[in-house]
Amino acid sequence: MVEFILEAKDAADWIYRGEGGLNIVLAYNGSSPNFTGKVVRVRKLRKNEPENEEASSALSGHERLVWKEVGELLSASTKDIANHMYAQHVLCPLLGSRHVDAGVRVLVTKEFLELLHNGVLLQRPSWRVDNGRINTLLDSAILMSDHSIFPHAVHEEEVCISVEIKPKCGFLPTSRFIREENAVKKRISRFRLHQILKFHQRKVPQISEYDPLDMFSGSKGRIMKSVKDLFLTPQNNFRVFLNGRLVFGSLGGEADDTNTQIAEAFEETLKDFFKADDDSGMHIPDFLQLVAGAVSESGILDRLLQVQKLDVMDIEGAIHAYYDVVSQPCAVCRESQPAATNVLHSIPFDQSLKIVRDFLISLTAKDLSLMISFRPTPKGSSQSPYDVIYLESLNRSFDYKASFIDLDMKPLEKMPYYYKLDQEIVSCYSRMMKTVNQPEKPGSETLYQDQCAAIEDKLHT
Ligand SMILES: O=P(O)(O)O[C@@H]1[C@@H](OP(=O)(O)O)[C@H](OP(=O)(O)O)[C@H](O)[C@H](OP(=O)(O)O)[C@H]1OP(=O)(O)O
Ligand SMILES: Nc1ncnc2c1ncn2[C@@H]1O[C@H](COP(=O)(O)OP(=O)(O)OP(=O)(O)O)[C@@H](O)[C@H]1O
Ligand SMILES: [Zn+2]
Repeated sequence: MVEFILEAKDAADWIYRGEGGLNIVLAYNGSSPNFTGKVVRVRKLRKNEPENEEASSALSGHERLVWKEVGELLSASTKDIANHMYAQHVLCPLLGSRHVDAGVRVLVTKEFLELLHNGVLLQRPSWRVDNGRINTLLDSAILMSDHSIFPHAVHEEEVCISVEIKPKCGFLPTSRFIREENAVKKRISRFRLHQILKFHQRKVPQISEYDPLDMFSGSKGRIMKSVKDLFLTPQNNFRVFLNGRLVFGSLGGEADDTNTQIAEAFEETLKDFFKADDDSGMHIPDFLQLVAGAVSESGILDRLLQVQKLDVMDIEGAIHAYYDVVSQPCAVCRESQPAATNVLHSIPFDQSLKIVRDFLISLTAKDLSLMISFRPTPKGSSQSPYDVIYLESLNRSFDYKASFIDLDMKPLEKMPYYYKLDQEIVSCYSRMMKTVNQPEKPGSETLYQDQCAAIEDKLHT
């Protein structure tokens, strides 16, 4: 823990940067060298979550069993500390310290957190405001590098553009524990299947064009396709910042699909970055090329994919190990006992622990985000401390650096929820397929059938 204390007088220096389900992130806008180039990540209290639960309890007894091999985690006195240690001691070694900054814990006063809470209210998406607020009872937060800028600008006018990508799960499961009726999971990516459920639940306005299998494919062409698709339907998977200011996508939530107006505004922004004259043509293709090139040349997703693949059993296998870990009768076998899973209930306890542990680590890797920042390679610099990418269309080079963010531990107690969500995703797909294959029906049902057919088409393009 670094001995900084953020107090009421400091609150005005921090500005809203974004948020996910569990944390709000603010960037430093003051003049102290201790915080320049940093963001602070503060924990939220979700709606209906008891106020003092986070502060008082650390890992549950069963979680302590699962994480017993990571000794540091066991000494954590709160969930927050455990989370920080998890990023440091579990994810960082797996993903590589070059791309992970777990940050340091800093002390914060209640007044500081209250002022932050009030200060960011108007910038937060309203549905996020309804779902949670800054937990003002905590006494620490995480201070980490601001990955949307370069730490030491070479000159004053230096421009930095950064993209944030939430790539999601990049492989198809092959586990033998996946039941026959759920075999679609082996053919269509989890992201695409989940899109159908989200669309039916009206959580997204359109099915995303994006497929993580392209992004993780290692093929330049498919990576380029996936970046274009993210650009067209960014949802919460794609954002762009210029010098730390959001210029594309949505802060803290789901973005609208990209229409002409959005694309034109972004094109204008890119002119600042590429320092282009008005008549020098479209820059969106150059920008997408830059992003795809960095993903492909850095190979950074290869390592992430290996961590995601720690999930070898799929939730349909891991759930049985979970019930053994928590010493409860298996709720899945109670419903129907697929023969293949018997074996999972007769393995040594340590193996059940490992299955669950690997599954949870994989979940973090399936939900984290990647930030890649670019700046034009400073003139005359012969040895850049960063990776360099050459953009042929502009005959120019760019420095870039890539970092992973959001390395939180997933709670063990959510395993039954993960199982339920998985089943819900598959059954939504199956219902849709039944509708597509039904003989035509009159009236509004035909419209619904048409919609389903259109989704089905999209999945197979
Ligand atoms: O289950 P998923 O794949 O929908 O992932 C959840 C994310 O949804 P999305 O990426 O939009 O589909 C979800 O993202 P949003 O809050 O929807 O932006 C969270 O990242 C959630 O994690 P946690 O519960 O906050 O730890 C994520 O939940 P976990 O499953 O990773 O716990
Ligand atoms: N180190 C960083 N540098 C720059 N921006 C960051 C950094 N960390 C987070 N952000 C921004 O803040 C947003 C929210 O952060 P984060 O993803 O950690 O929240 P979360 O609540 O843990 O997310 P999730 O819902 O996925 O669990 C990110 O989407 C990103 O835009
Ligand atoms: Zn079972």
